[in-house]
Amino acid sequence: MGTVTTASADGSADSTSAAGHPTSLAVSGVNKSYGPASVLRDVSFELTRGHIHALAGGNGSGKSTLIKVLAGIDRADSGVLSRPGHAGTDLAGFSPAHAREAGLRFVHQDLGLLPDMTVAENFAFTRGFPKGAGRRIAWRKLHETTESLLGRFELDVSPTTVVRALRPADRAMVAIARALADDGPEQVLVLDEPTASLPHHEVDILLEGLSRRARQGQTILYVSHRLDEVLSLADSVTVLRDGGVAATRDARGLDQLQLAELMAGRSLGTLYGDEGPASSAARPRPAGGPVPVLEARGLSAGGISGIDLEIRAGEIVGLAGLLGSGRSTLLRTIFGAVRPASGTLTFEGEAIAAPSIKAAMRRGIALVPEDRLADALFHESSVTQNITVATLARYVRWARLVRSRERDTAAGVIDDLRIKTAGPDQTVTRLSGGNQQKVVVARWLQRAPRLLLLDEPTQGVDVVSRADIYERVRAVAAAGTSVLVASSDVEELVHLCGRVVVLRAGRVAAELSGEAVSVREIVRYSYADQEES
Ligand SMILES: Nc1ncnc2c1ncn2[C@@H]1O[C@H](COP(=O)(O)OP(=O)(O)OP(=O)(O)O)[C@@H](O)[C@H]1O
Repeated sequence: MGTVTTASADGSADSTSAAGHPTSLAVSGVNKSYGPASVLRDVSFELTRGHIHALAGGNGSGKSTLIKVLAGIDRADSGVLSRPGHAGTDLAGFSPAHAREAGLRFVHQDLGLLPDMTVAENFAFTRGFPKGAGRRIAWRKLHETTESLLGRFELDVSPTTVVRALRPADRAMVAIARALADDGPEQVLVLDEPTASLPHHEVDILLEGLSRRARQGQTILYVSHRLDEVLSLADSVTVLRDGGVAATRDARGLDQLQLAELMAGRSLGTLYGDEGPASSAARPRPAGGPVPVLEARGLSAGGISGIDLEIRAGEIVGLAGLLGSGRSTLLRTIFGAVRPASGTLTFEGEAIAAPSIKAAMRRGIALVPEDRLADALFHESSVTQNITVATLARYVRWARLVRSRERDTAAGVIDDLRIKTAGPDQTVTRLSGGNQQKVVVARWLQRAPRLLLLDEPTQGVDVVSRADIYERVRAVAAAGTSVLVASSDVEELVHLCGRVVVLRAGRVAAELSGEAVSVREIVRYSYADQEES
């Protein structure tokens, strides 16, 4: 990055970097351990005023822990936060109040908005409701101040609109505007995976909004797994690896492969572990066996209607579409978790008369749900138990569970998928988000079901581990498992699937195969306003 932080005698950061830019905030020597596990090791970086600095790193590298330390939620063992003109603050005693006082403003992936409240009410919940005569809420005043705040952020949104009705990028910008609403000291906006649940073209809208804020002088710390975003948005990037700073670089001049290699700490050859998404359309893909494993005809349920779908043995079929297009409902209907209103489902030539989860599992259908924390993890159990729970019968001898065999399997999976854990006996909730996701996916890859339904299988998974997961999915498909994978990551679908079904407003908008499986075509059919194109 060409900047050097030198703490002065009082611990405050020098007010300019070596490149001559004003420093906004510097963090130095952060250490943090959980018992014997060292999670952050001597982490230092600095933020330049009006610049976007990205924090990148593989799963379990320490990004979330560092953000929690900066937010005052987790205590560091040591470390100093410095701002120009202020004495350094000891991060070992840092609290949320200190973070606020230091001008740090956080927007997390879930945005923290109340979706059924209006924009103005959402602002008032953090800033307070203005009161009028008789201590009644002064609604007009609230709407006026909210309107002027939205104007300051160039947001074309009405204060009286219910948040749920906003498009996703506007929702994110409202959360950002709310975080920065009060004119505190020099503020630093910390964004933790803000685009993780945004559809493709909304990401561009948000990134453009952030660039504009930075040009107006806003300092931003940006945490993301998306290497393309990091490189297009950030001025500089700090890469964490195993809790330490692997590199701090100017983002210009870095490409995705170089960034991934800095994260991995080794040469990768290519980003996707093979020829990459651009040429993947040319790769031969299994066409599947002659009889469909699953056949849906005119299937309607919840938000889906009239779905026709066929999946053959060993095929990997993608389900694309915007948020709310019905992807998850379709998977859950096939899994028996949602009752169909009409239409038929046939599995291996046999009509499914009374769909239920139990019946689906008996047939060999497995679902890796989108919300792993709520629906898939056994929180109090170990990594081993979470990996083997779907295949327990394999470890039973003379009516007893052979724990050593179970643990050996888990150790192999941990190794294969590079799951970062203290060991197979570690409680699964102690793992980082991306590593928990790998555990859930691994559970069902172990089982190699007849039909594997994957809902956002690589959400929160770093780029290197994604390649590992793709390889495993291809391997189970090659061995005969049919895979239906729903993903909002369009490149992932292009990379992995021989055929992609695009849903729009609960209906099949297109079925793409061969050369037509491309980012351009998937995006084109996902959006209603381009129906005629
Ligand atoms: N309460 C805890 N006890 C023990 N270890 C923990 C605890 N919380 C986190 N860790 C460990 O700290 C390391 C860093 O985790 P962290 O969540 O910061 O990673 P991350 O970079 O945010 O990963 P991801 O990209 O998967 O979200 C991981 O190895 C994790 O297992």
